[in-house]
Amino acid sequence: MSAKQDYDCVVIGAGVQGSFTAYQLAKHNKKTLLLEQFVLPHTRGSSHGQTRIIRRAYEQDIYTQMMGEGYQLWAQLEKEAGVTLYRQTGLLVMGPETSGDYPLVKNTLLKNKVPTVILSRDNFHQHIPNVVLSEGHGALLDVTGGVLFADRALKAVQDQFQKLGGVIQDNEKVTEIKPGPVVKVMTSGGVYQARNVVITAGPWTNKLLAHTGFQLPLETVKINVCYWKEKTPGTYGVKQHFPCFVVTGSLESKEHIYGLPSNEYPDLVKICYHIGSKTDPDYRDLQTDTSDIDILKRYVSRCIPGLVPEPAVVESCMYTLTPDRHFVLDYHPNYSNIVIGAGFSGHGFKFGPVIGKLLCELSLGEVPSFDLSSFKIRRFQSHMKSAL
Ligand SMILES: Cc1cc2nc3c(=O)[nH]c(=O)nc-3n(C[C@H](O)[C@H](O)[C@H](O)COP(=O)(O)OP(=O)(O)OC[C@H]3O[C@@H](n4cnc5c(N)ncnc54)[C@H](O)[C@@H]3O)c2cc1C
Ligand SMILES: O=C(O)[C@@H]1CCCCN1
Repeated sequence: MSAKQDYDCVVIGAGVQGSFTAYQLAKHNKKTLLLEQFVLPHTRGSSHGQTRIIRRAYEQDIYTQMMGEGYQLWAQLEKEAGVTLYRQTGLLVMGPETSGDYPLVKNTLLKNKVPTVILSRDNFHQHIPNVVLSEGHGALLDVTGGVLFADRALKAVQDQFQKLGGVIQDNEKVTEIKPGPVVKVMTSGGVYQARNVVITAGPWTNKLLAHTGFQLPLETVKINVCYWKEKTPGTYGVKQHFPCFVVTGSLESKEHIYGLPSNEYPDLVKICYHIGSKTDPDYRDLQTDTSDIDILKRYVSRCIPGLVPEPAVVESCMYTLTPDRHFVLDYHPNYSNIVIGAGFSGHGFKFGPVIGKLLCELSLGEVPSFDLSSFKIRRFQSHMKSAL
């Protein structure tokens, strides 16, 4: 085992959140190490794949407001790295007009003055041909919604981090954490010491936290990422201005479906179900439940008639869910020099630059730029148990 190496901060996990956190720390002239268990780039966590949705359409103000800054920070990275990371397509939100999430999203968008177009049942077809709006559903467009080029974004932020002098060690799994005023981090390849540690380990968060005698109420689920073939190529393409879309659920209809225009694979539209089946991140391929695909097949044949209602490609990804689906952005309850960013619950990618900034602020002991009360660990008081 190599000799100990000292850093101001060690960030564990080079997904979108760890990569942006490391980048922010390096920007603040902190000597930073970013550790990743797999060889980069990899497809075994939650941040891989070519695309993610970016939007301001949320039920809660805090997310809509955070994304106000999010868009600026994405644009800044595009400029610094000289790459395109965002494509505006608009985000179509459809859902039961008077119940569930749809009216909440509509209210948040209007209250925060986000450019929004409310579509009536009469003009829906003019704007969105080849989609059937379900009975009783409302529809609106979050105009600045669109696509983030995820793999490209991860590479861009990691490259910028290294340009700032940051060190990435991939293929190096953290095997132990010894908390203290100086934290010791043991890996498959070495031993490191740092005054501050940030844990951004996605679905593996609790496996890492176990070394610190603490567990969060997180659940990891596998999502089948399905791509559906256009009957006529281009019908739902970015070039035809087909938007990203989400179908919000209600108590009666548990649809929770979302999609992105055909782009990454020729003539294939990505449409997924937002609810997955429980899995262990080290054995996710053994989770073979496909009941979500059956729900999607029924939805596609009913509402997106220009697609073949059988997926042509199925990939996989994981969500790390908290009980309330809000993030965890907080200090470790027992060690104030360990910061945790976890539980992004299937909607964290777009926030990457903001999360990186916030976790960096926490790690530096600064007042965070946003009110983080919704993201504190103490809200789980009744769920938490000690790992010791
Ligand atoms: C199918 C799907 C669709 C999604 N769609 C959207 C969307 O449209 N818009 C959106 O905003 N978000 C979306 N998300 C959510 C978003 O992608 C995630 O919230 C985000 O990627 C989480 O990033 P992370 O850095 O927390 O986790 P990860 O990407 O999993 O990163 C954690 C990293 O830590 C590493 N690690 C773990 N343990 C160790 C260890 N012991 N030693 C070293 N390294 C370790 C892992 O290997 C991994 O690379 C989607 C997610 C999925 C799965
Ligand atoms: O974060 C998002 O924007 C999407 C919405 C639909 C479910 C997956 N995540």
